[in-house]
Amino acid sequence: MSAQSVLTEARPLVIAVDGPSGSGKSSVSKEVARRLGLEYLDTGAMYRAATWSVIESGVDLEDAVKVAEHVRNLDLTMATDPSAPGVWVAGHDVNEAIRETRISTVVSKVATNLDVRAELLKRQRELIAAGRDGVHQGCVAEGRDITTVVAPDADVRILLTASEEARLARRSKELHGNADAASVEATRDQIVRRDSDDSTVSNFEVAADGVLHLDSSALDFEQTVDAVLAAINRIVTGSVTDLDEHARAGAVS
Ligand SMILES: Nc1ncnc2c1ncn2[C@@H]1O[C@H](COP(=O)(O)OP(=O)(O)O)[C@@H](O)[C@H]1O
Ligand SMILES: Nc1ccn([C@H]2C[C@H](O)[C@@H](COP(=O)(O)OP(=O)(O)O)O2)c(=O)n1
Repeated sequence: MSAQSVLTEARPLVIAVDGPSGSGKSSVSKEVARRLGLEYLDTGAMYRAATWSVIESGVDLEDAVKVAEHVRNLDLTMATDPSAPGVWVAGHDVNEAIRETRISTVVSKVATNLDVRAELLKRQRELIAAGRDGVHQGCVAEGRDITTVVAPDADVRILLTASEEARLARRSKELHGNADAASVEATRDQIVRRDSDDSTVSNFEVAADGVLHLDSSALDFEQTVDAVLAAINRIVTGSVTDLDEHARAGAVS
């Protein structure tokens, strides 16, 4: 049975993926959406874009009321094509700027502002429901609170985790080109401290009731994509596929 066969539902399919930093949720969700012909929503990019805009406009990051007011008025555009995802603030392409370390270091200040979360929650639900160009097969949305808050009634809900060691090594390779001791140390703030701050407002460490837990520590990227596709197939169609072998290898619980 092909991955495409899950698209037999009359209504759009919603896949929710949460996980800590470096677990692979962005890259894996994007590839899963691409293979299934679904939209892809990177909700972390929305918090990053909000942070970029707050800084750019000179609003004090410590002033929670002003930050929330700024975000309520934010002119934010998200492109949800998984082959060409993008983020714009007031027409300005911020896709690269929002990944800079200066944003990663402070994004949790904005993401832990509950009024900001209420505003972005509303926009995320609208984006998940919107489709693209009048066509809507469904959406893979990923972040920290998609399975629990944004889309608790999604067709498939997955918590994608990996050991701290694996996540540090992955992010270190991505940012510094290798995972030697110095590079891993330089990455620690972006993984460990940020997850600790973010976990004060979202639960992305333990799978909530009905959420499938997939540990990718021992899987490479392709195996993780296959395990997610297998889980989607199994849950949506109730069928067993070849891809389930990866899940049976011990990654899924
Ligand atoms: N299963 C995996 N094995 C090895 N590397 C992976 C795996 N999944 C993702 N990666 C890589 O790890 C890095 C972090 O992945 P990313 O998708 O950005 O994580 P997250 O969105 O959870 O922070 C990226 O360079 C990605 O290509
Ligand atoms: N649904 C979400 C998505 C992201 N966030 C927060 C948590 C993170 O610190 C920032 C950026 O998220 P992003 O997924 O880009 O972070 P990674 O660097 O991929 O781990 O936003 C959130 O609080 N809720």
